[in-house]
Amino acid sequence: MSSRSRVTTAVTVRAPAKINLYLAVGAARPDGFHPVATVYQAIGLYDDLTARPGGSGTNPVRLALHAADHVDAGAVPLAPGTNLVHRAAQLLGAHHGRTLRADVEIAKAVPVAGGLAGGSADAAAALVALDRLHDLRTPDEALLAIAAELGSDVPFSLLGGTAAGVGRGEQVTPYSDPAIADAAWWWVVVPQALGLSTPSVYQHFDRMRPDAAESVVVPDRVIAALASQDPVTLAAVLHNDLQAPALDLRPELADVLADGEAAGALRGIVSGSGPTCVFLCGSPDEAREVAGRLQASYDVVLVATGPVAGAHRVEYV
Ligand SMILES: C[C@@](CO)(OP(=O)(O)O)[C@H](O)COP(=O)(O)OP(=O)(O)OC[C@H]1O[C@@H](n2ccc(N)nc2=O)[C@H](O)[C@@H]1O
Ligand SMILES: Nc1ncnc2c1ncn2[C@@H]1O[C@H](COP(=O)(O)OP(=O)(O)O)[C@@H](O)[C@H]1O
Repeated sequence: MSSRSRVTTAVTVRAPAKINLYLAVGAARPDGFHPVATVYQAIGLYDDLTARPGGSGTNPVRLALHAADHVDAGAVPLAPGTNLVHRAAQLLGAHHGRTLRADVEIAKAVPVAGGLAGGSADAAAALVALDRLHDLRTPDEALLAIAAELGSDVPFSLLGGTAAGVGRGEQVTPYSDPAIADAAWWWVVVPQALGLSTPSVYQHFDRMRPDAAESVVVPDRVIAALASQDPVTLAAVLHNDLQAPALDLRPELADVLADGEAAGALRGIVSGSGPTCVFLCGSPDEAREVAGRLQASYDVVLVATGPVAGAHRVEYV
């Protein structure tokens, strides 16, 4: 009997965008980060990252980008060492005491600097893809620790689903209640052509909220609303402390939120540090109707369900 060994030639990993259904922000810590208490949800809008054997001596991880029409490709740094994917490869390699080489292609559908954690999705996807390409078998706890070093949102990008985030957002706990884990919500997503910088929105929060609390929590009523599986109940508790500073920096976002609600959404909210606006709808049909109405005024209107899985390998047969 002949034995056939399979050589790994390409690993594709899909990683989702996130939204924050609830985001409470406290006063800046001595390290400059803000304590947060958030409910993350991964939604069905993805970047796909494919890693192949490659890389060069001076650029161990060579990047190529294929951007969807609605993505500002010029805003994604690709030069050696500049992308979160480079940093993910460095940290994962350092954990294993070696340099990881690869040619990496990012197929990007998550808008850049949109408050949707697209860079974090790519970093999480890179950790999973490079681990598999090089057969490193890194334990989940080590991957989560490396993810936390890469950015506050990166551990959640690995995890996906619906999860609580505390600390600076890097301490994530999935909601184990099946009523929360198995719920399906429908979102209309309206990205903006020009992104917003996360640090500048947090700095503006500091100016607007000198009274911010030292510690913050996710209230029980938010968790109860998630478990209710009722979109009207969830709509009433959606909240984002970064929305006021984002609207102050981008006043036109108030019109976007009003337009979405006038188009029939239950509630609109800015995602994370913005400027993307997301709208909770009552059903898949209602989401499609709201999106159809908004398409008359906005260039890019997407429909996505949540929760979906975190960074995971896509198998082709
Ligand atoms: C606002 C949120 C909400 O989920 O998401 P985005 O809107 O960026 O997607 C996150 O807190 C963003 O997380 P992420 O984008 O990973 O931030 P990091 O790379 O860790 O930090 C970038 C910068 O944001 C600020 N920052 C971030 C997280 C935090 N808890 N407090 C902060 O003050 C700091 O100025 C930091 O230098
Ligand atoms: N793979 C990547 N994709 C997108 N942006 C990246 C990536 N790597 C580094 N960046 C930088 O991170 C910034 C924030 O990107 P992103 O994660 O899309 O936004 P947000 O923090 O609002 O969710 C970008 O403006 C860009 O300069």
